[in-house]
Order: sequence, then C-alpha cells, then structure tokens
Amino acid sequence: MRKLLVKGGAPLRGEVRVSGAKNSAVALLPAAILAESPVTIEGLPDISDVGILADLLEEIGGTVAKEGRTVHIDPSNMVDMPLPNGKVKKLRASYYFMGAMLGRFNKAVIGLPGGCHLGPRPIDQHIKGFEALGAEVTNEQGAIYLRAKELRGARIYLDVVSVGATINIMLAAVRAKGKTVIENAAKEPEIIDVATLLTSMGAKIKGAGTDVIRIEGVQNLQGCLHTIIPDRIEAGTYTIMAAAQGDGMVIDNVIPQHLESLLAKLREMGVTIEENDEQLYVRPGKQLRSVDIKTLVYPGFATDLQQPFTSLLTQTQGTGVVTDTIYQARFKHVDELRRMNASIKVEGGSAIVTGPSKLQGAKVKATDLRAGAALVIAGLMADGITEITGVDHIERGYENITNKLIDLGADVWYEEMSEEEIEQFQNS
Ligand SMILES: CC(=O)N[C@H]1[C@@H](OP(=O)(O)OP(=O)(O)OC[C@H]2O[C@@H](n3ccc(=O)[nH]c3=O)[C@H](O)[C@@H]2O)O[C@H](CO)[C@@H](O)[C@@H]1O
Ligand SMILES: C=C(OP(=O)(O)O)C(=O)O
Repeated sequence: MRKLLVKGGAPLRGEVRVSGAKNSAVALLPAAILAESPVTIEGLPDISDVGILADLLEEIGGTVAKEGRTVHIDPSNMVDMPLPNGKVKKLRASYYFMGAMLGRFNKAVIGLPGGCHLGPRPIDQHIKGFEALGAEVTNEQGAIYLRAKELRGARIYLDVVSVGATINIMLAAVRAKGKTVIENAAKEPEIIDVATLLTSMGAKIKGAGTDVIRIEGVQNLQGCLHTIIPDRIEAGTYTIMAAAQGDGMVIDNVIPQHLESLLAKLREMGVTIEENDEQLYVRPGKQLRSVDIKTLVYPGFATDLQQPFTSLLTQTQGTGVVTDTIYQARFKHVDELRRMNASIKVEGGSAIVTGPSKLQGAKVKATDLRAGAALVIAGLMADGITEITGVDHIERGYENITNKLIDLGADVWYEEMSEEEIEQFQNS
C-alpha cells in the first residue's frame, strides 16, 4: 500500500492536460453492452474505475482491447451473467450495468454499488424508472434483481434530480418498446455525452442536456466510434490548484462552459482567468477574497468541486461558507484540513472557513476521491511535508496525478507504507 507525499511551497507553472471524463467513461463502457457489434471509445482516462468496469465487461463475456486511451469493446458474446459481488462493490457506477443489461437481456443481477461515502446515496429513483419500464425489481441479500418480460416506454418523473438515475433509465429505455419521457432529468454534460454515444449506436434520443429527455425505443443498436468529453471535475481541480499555488498555469483540453459556476466564483475571489476554446490560463491575485458557495445540480456549482474549493478558501481573506445541498455530509475532508491548521467548522450542511491560515504539513487520510484532491491542494500550499494515505480513492478519478503535478513543478512522490502505518490506516 502506498502513501502520497507532498512537499509544499513550490509554485506551479506550465501546462496540464485534462483527461477524459470519469463520470462519462463509467457510463459509456456499460452502454456498449447495448450494441450488437463493436464499440470504440477514444480518450478514456487511465483510472482505476475504468479498469474495473472493463474487467466487468469481460466477466460477462465481452472482449475489451486497449490501445492507449482507446478501447474497443466487442459485446456480441456477452451474456446475462449475475454480478452480485466482487468488483461491482468497488465503485459507484457499476449501477449502470443494471440499466444496460436490463436493456439488452431484459434481466440483470447486480450487487449494490460502492463509490465514495458521502452520506446516504439511495438508488430509489433508478428503481422507480426500471419499474415504470416494466421491470420487476427486488433486493435480495445486497444485490438488485431485475426481470422484465419486455420493456415498454413510460413517462417517468424523477422526484430527485439524479445523474445516475437519468443515465440508467436512458440505458434501459433505448431498446424498450415505444416512447419514454424522463421528466426532471439531470442536465450534466456527461448525460449529453452518453446520449451522443447511444445516438451514434442508433438510438433515438431528444432533449439530453435539458430536463425533459424523450426516447423512442429501437429494436437493435450497432457499434460506433465515440470520443469522450474532457473531465470537467479534473479540469476544475487543476484550476483551483492554479489559483491556490500557481504562478501562471494553462489548463488544456477543457470545455470552459462546463466550468462556468466555478470560474465565476474564482473571478469573484480575484483570480484572473482567460479562456479560449479549449484552454484556461489562470493567474492568481495577490490576496484572494473569501466567497460563499452552494453546490447545486448542473449548471450550478458541482458538489465534486466543493472539497477542493474548501482548501483554497483556507488561504483567502475573510470567511467563506460552503454549503453542499447535494450531499449534506460531504465534509470528511474538514477534519483532515484542520490537522493541517485550517480554521474550519462544520454546522449542519455547511463548512465555515476562515482564512487565511498558514497550513502545516501533516499525516492525513483521503477518505474519498475529492477529499483526496482537497488534501493534495492543501499539501501543495502547506509548510513542510504532507503525507496522504487512502491514495486508492484519488486514483479512482485522477489519471497520473503525480506526473501531472511534477511536470507543473510540484514536489510530490509515492512511498510504500510500513506495516505499522497500514495497520493504523486500516483501524482509523
Ligand atoms: C459516477 C457518477 O457520475 N458520479 C457522480 C454522480 O453520482 P450519482 O449519480 O450517484 O449522484 P446523483 O445525481 O444520483 O445524486 C444526486 C442526489 O440525489 C440523491 N438520489 C439519487 C438517486 C436516487 O435514486 N435517489 C436519491 O435520493 C442522492 O442521494 C444525491 O443527494 O452525480 C453526483 C452529483 O453530481 C456526483 O457527485 C458524482 O460524482
Ligand atoms: C463522488 C464521486 O464519484 P462516485 O459517484 O463514482 O463515487 C466523484 O467523482 O466525486
């Protein structure tokens, strides 16, 4: 088991290239199950979530061939094998096997998903959608059993705006008989990306990216070539890093519109950001001002950027209130930042951050993916060395983070943990 060490203080300069979007990749791979001929996806990020999903596609009989960032998936020999345990529990997005396998085989058995622990993460809206399409859904010993004689289009109103439920219902509905309407759908760019892949496969989808998605079911879907969108959360993380510890940084392979709410907040703080079609050039101000943020569904401020942003707020002048309306308990990073001398208190669904504080390197734990990103940013700004355990979480979503940081001038490296450290980590 490894830990990540960050020696703070080095200014970050130069260009960093953003990888393909994790939250698209994890839906695009299962979507390939719905095709009857090979699907090629270009630009996939090299992260552990993608590796696990590729293994799961092989477990059900698919052939997955990798050529750098391009993956060819041949779904023709896939079977409706149950996946109740094992790798499905290692990530959140294994739930997309439910919609995709239901759409192709009219049945699926999938273990309840894992993913980041951010407080309760129910999947009732996914199940409501599958049932509306005609599936019988039961939960038996931690696995979801889905069976349908045939799937029929339906009108589905989501009680909660959910990225996962919107995509999962799209996956199940594209081969259902008749018309499906998803109302109160999520509008995240990853939903448009998945709809683009499905449309290239022959699906009939209108309205992806708005809150009403209309799907006309088709009998068969064919393979196609698809290029993934850039990861707006990775891009946002490096943009926050550029504001925190940069000395002129270019973030390359970005769709700036996907980051509007973050960029607006950074500008409000005093950060200078120039945009062109695919790049951001970020120059921090001398003394940044604190701001309040409230996470909301897209295009509001992304909950996945809330934790990295909190680290930046420890360095700004005044008090900033971070309110997470999507995951009210997404504040496990706060205790760790406090160990580094940050002044933060959590009240209800908000963290109140008073800055600026001189951060000190410390031994800290990444409790989840974006908590890990928050600690890396804090470590880059701190005096001395920060030792971060729980790097598996970080590797779920950030491709090659150490090399990207080293290229920017950061002093970061991995070290093997001692047996004592592993024991302490496992018991903490
Ligand atoms: C793999 C993936 O794409 N993960 C992202 C996805 O997660 P995920 O798709 O799991 O998140 P959702 O958009 O579904 O969740 C949004 C909110 O709805 C609630 N909810 C969701 C489904 C449901 O059936 N019932 C219900 O009550 C959740 O508890 C949460 O409060 O969107 C989240 C919110 O932008 C991001 O943090 C995750 O990075
Ligand atoms: C919460 C996240 O991921 P997941 O839904 O895959 O756990 C995230 O990407 O920040």
